[in-house]
Amino acid sequence: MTSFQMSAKEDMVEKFLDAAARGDLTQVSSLLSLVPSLINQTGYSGWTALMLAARNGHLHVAEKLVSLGCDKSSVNSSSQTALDIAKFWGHRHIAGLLSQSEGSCRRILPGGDLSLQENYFGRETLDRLSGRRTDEVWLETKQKDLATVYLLFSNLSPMVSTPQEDSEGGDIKLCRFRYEAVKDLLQKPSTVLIFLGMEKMKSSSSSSSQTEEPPVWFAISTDEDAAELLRRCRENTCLFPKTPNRDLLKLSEEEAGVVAQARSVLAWHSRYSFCSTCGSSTHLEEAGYKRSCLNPECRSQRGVHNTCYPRVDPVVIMLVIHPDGNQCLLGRKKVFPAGMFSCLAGFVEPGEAIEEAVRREVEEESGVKVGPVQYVSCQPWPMPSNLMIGCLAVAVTTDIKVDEKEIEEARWFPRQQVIDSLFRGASPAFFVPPRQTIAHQLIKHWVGMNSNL
Ligand SMILES: NC(=O)C1=CN([C@@H]2O[C@H](COP(=O)(O)OP(=O)(O)OC[C@H]3O[C@@H](n4cnc5c(N)ncnc54)[C@H](O)[C@@H]3O)[C@@H](O)[C@H]2O)C=CC1
Ligand SMILES: [Mg+2]
Ligand SMILES: [Mg+2]
Ligand SMILES: [Mg+2]
Ligand SMILES: [Zn+2]
Repeated sequence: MTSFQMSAKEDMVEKFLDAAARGDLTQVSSLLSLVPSLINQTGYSGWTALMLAARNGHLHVAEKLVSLGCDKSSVNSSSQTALDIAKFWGHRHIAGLLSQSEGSCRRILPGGDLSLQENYFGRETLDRLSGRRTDEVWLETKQKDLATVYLLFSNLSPMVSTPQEDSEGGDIKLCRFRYEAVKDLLQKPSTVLIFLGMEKMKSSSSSSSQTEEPPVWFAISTDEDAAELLRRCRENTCLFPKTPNRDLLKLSEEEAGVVAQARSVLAWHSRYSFCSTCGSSTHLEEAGYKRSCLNPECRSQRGVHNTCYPRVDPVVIMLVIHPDGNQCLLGRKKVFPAGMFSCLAGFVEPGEAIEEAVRREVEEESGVKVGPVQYVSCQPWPMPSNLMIGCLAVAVTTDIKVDEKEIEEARWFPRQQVIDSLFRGASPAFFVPPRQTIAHQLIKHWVGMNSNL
């Protein structure tokens, strides 16, 4: 593009975003019919037309953009989606439009906020097809299918390609292999192979192309030397991330969902090599979703035993709201980076309800007593296999006494300080975990819930 063409394009984007911000539906529509690609363009601080319409309450513009298929999930430089912005500024009609709730569902579950909050690691890109896990003939055919995608894991980290040094952005991508490139690994007895599922059909694809089944995905975990494995990749920008709980947050939402599934199942295989009932060796079944004991006398062979299936550990994570409604309780562990505060969290114990786990963990960790508890959303957290159950809770006492074994400091933070910190206002007093964590999303949920409503 010449510099003249570039500046003409920039002018057009600016005009389009300005029209959306002013609520000028006629201009928004005519510019879009001229240049459809304007729809997801961003301007200052990563704001899209939809975000600007949501900021200023222009429902008709927002409706037009949504009807033309704009990206509702993109985030600005403060990690806000258009829905966050609509909620924050109190434009309920736009928040309703963007929260995707079906009218008929509203009638069945009246009063509930049905906006589906999707958290990082939670996107289901693949259809798990659990019914196929016992169909060995089908699985074997799929393993050899030329379109099948294989992900390679070493030490519970997936092989990823990192961005070229001269490119912008810090995203990493999964390295995808075909059958030919991994078939030697499939022969090795130590290899663990997990069937992940089939790519979901795109609703937009034409009916003629739907005769062919979409590709299926497998994950391979191998004990082959990591450096050897990297040689299989043509690009020289590939690696196995060393600090998964930081590095895996750089994947796209789609790939993060697949990694959450694969990593948790592989972590279970790597930690549960022997039967926990009798100590005998076990073998892998059901395309990686079951481990059965090899001892025919073992009790786990009779009936269904949960020890044979991958585990999920429920964890409650809660934003505790002060009885005055205008402060929230955040704490920090010694291992957190300096200045970071987050929601309190803790493992649910056997025989414990979610609400009780929230009350117990908050009291143990901060000394604060909690009354009402409300579920908000959840997040699979594959380190190794937590299910984070996100709640809001209202405190009934306010004195803080931390459990020094776990928490270094806990404090009540006023709403304005939290807003400054979330949206990177001038010199924030503290900072919160990144947007990929449910802790961040819970804090944002509270701030957005009643700020300007
Ligand atoms: N995605 C997110 O936003 C966040 C995720 N987390 C995750 O939640 C988890 C739990 O939070 P904590 O405050 O550490 O829990 P916690 O307050 O229950 O304390 C952890 C201790 O609980 C015990 N424990 C009980 N059941 C356990 C189990 N199934 N696995 C491991 N330890 C168990 C261990 O002694 C452990 O040291 C952590 O693994 C952390 O990675 C925590 C905060 C934010
Ligand atoms: Mg805790
Ligand atoms: Mg605890
Ligand atoms: Mg605990
Ligand atoms: Zn056994």
